[in-house]
Amino acid sequence: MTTPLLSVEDLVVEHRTPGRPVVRAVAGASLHVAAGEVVGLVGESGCGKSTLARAVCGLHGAASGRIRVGGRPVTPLGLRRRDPALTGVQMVFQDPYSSLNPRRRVGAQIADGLRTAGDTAASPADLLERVGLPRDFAGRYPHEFSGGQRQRVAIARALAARPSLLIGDEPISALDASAQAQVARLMRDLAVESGAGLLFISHDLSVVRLIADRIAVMYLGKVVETGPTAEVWADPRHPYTRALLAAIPSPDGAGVLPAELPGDVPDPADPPAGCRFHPRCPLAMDVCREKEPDFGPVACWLHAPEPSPAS
Ligand SMILES: Nc1ncnc2c1ncn2[C@@H]1O[C@H](COP(=O)(O)OP(=O)(O)OP(=O)(O)O)[C@@H](O)[C@H]1O
Repeated sequence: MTTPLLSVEDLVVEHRTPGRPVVRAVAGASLHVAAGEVVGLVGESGCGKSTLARAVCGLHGAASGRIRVGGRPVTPLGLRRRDPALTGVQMVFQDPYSSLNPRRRVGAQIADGLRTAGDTAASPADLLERVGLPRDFAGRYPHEFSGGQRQRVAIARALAARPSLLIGDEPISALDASAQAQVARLMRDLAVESGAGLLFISHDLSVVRLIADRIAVMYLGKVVETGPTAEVWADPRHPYTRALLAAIPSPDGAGVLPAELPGDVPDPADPPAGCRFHPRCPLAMDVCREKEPDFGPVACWLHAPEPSPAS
């Protein structure tokens, strides 16, 4: 296998607040993204997707584990220290209004990205054109755009820095339904066209299905199933993946399957023993209550790999 563009191995990331229990938001997660590949990271709210993304960007330090971008280790808060592994990582956030400076024309903000990449050939207007906006919008301020247009501007700014890895952290969840699929497709097309990898975080599985080559399903700090998108859709194996897919609303508003996921994601400061999903799992066995399934690509005792003859 060639070296992946992004490699996350056994990553642990904790939130520490004085006087409160440690929140282990990412609890031994592993994930890979190849150059030119789109990986959709899905899971319910509170599963640790944003915390993982922030650690990959160097915005949050890891308690243990490894993050490598282009083979180079990412160091905590490396962004500020101009970590060479991070200069090629750009993130697009949920709310473009808070990530863009309201007092500067968008052209000037895109020009910052071009300067970061040392790109003297392209202009902000070129970037706006690439994201489907008129060239003369460079002179406008963020409040003069609709939500979908503003997210296109944020994508243009991210692309200007010529990232090798683009991360979208719920980049479509604040947009109108009509803009969601368009913006998701745009991110996919631009990332693939430029040879960058895209880690696309969303709780909208139907959009992830449209754009992702592979999906990674996260539950309470761990990646519990990974696989090519079409295969996971055709044959979801982890009971959590099955429940997530079953909960996707059909066009008439009803769930595709009647199965509902009982209860909520447990508190990551006090996770259940054994398999983290067992209290909500309809198929839980004794082993699931006792031992954590620490293997892939499906971290479930129903799908444990065969022991090798030597072991
Ligand atoms: N700064 C923080 N301090 C304490 N706990 C935090 C902090 N940020 C996140 N958490 C907790 O860490 C866990 C994971 O949160 P995170 O935002 O990474 O999940 P998520 O899957 O991205 O969810 P969402 O889609 O709602 O953003 C949650 O239990 C959350 O409450």
